[in-house]
Amino acid sequence: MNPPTLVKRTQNINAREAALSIGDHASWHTKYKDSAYIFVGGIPFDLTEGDLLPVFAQYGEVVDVNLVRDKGTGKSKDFAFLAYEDQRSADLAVDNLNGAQVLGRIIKVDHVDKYKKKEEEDEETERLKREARGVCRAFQRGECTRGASCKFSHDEQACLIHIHAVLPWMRHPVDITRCPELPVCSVPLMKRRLQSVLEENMGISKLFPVQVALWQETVGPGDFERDLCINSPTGSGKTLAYALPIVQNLFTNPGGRLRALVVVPTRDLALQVKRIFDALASPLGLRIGLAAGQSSLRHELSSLIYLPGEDDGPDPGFLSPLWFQSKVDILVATPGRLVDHVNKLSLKHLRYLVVDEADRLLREDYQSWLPTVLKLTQSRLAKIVLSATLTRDPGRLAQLNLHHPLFLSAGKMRYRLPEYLECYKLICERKVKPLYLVALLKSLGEEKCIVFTRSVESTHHLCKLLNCFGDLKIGIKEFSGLKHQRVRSKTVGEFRRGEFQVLVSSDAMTRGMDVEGVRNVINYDMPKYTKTYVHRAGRTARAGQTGRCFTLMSKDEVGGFKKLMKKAEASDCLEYTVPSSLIEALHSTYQSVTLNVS
Ligand SMILES: Nc1ncnc2c1ncn2[C@@H]1O[C@H](COP(=O)(O)OP(=O)(O)OP(=O)(O)O)[C@@H](O)[C@H]1O
Repeated sequence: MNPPTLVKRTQNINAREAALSIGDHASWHTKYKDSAYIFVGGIPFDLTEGDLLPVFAQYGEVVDVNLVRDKGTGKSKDFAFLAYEDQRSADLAVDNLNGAQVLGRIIKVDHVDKYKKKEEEDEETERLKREARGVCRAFQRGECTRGASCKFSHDEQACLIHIHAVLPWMRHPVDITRCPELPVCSVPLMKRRLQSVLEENMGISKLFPVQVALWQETVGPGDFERDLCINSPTGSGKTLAYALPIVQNLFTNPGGRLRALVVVPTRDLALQVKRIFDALASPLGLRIGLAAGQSSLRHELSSLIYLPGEDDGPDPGFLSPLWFQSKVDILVATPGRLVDHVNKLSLKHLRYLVVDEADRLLREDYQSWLPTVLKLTQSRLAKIVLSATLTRDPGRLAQLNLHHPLFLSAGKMRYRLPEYLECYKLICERKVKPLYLVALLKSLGEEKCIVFTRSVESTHHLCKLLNCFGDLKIGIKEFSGLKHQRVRSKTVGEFRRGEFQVLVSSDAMTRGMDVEGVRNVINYDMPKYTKTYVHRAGRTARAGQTGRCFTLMSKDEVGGFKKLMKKAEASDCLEYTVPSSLIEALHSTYQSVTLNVS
């Protein structure tokens, strides 16, 4: 069936459902209630990922765009897969955009039942592997003695590609671990008022190594002369590390000009970062804005700039120079909402750009925000780029147009786990994995814990299953993209306040999440990549605290897990055993629970 016919058919179904007043529960959309992905076909060939965002963002926060391109030429193949943060946005997009005309072409928009997303590390490591394939590693190091008989390539050009995969300025980083912690009262050049906010309002008495290192390169002798890329473990205090120098430089001159922009990948993280700026900068007279889709576009915009006709705006009787001027000094934004507002915000005074969780934000699907911001700024932007697993892909870093960059890293390894994290593996047969999880949760008692699964569907299923176990007398809730943003924020709030103990979660939502008192992380599904392990495990053992990360696996997964841990320099992963009597005692409950859930 050709695309216009398919479009017509879906439109007919919608029209018939509307005529029969069929409610949400019985609509054809319910078949796709577990997927927030949509397919878009017939896209004009000139459009890029960035052009698609504003079209589809009308119906919700777009969290993933995969515009399929020809591998050889890089040209668009005219179709894409998009994911929304909230599944209901997918229904709205299908209903409203299917059959719409975009630059003269009729686009087809439909649900996708099961979309297999490529994981972040996947693309980068696979590209490097492809480049290195067939190249003699010993020859690269100048150590191959096999000469012409060597079965691997000694092609100088191919070898160079691999060697230069790491940019020259990244090869010799400033070692953050060598910076000692510093009492707030002895931080050089820190203004007294900032010191007292830190000590009295926030209860912070000393700066962590990454904070000291960044201070030196910004306020200290470095004086923001170079753009900074930081690779520092989860929970090491990166947020305050970039917030401090920005606030120090801005607070003596507050009001009316947007001068710092912080971009983070998710709404929950944006809220968390804003809270830190609120605590640090608001008492000093700076105003902090949020563009993360918490309210309607207009409402959000009116909190960021003066709009004509506003109650608290300038006198409407004359054309005020204040209209469209910024109400905030610092803006924390997600890429989607930033693109929505960017043409109305004046970026000409922007001096600082922070890209937090950079490896995630530099992926193709997010990139359109970056060239837009860089194009609209006028003077040199001081950039701070951070992650616990910072990308070393020259192609991605090139997008940032870095000025004389300096790399700060905690040690030599790309992946590093928190200092006081204990890692355990729990080996069991696949079919009894839920039993082992229940037994483990029982043994952890009332301690706050996050359980990670591989997908939103398994998160939902597992949460349901655990809640049916009467013996587990602990509160368990689900946190995933399937839930509406309001529900998710409420769930995180309750978890923070300790109103329930176990949060079952999928990966996408937890980047950077900082919840006090999380003592345990459980990988119910073993992560496929070290990077995923690092970010999951990093929800515990934060800010110098202790924590434990348990990974459940079957015997045949042990080898893969060992390799994964080796990349994070974590060889001492102990085996955790659960008494077999405990498992046996749970068997009969498990059988009735599985029947209930299915
Ligand atoms: N100097 C400090 N003294 C005490 N606590 C601190 C200090 N700096 C940061 N913290 C606390 O450490 C925790 C982790 O900080 P933050 O969220 O910035 O880590 P991060 O490095 O960004 O982690 P991730 O990579 O997971 O995002 C937070 O709860 C924060 O309040």
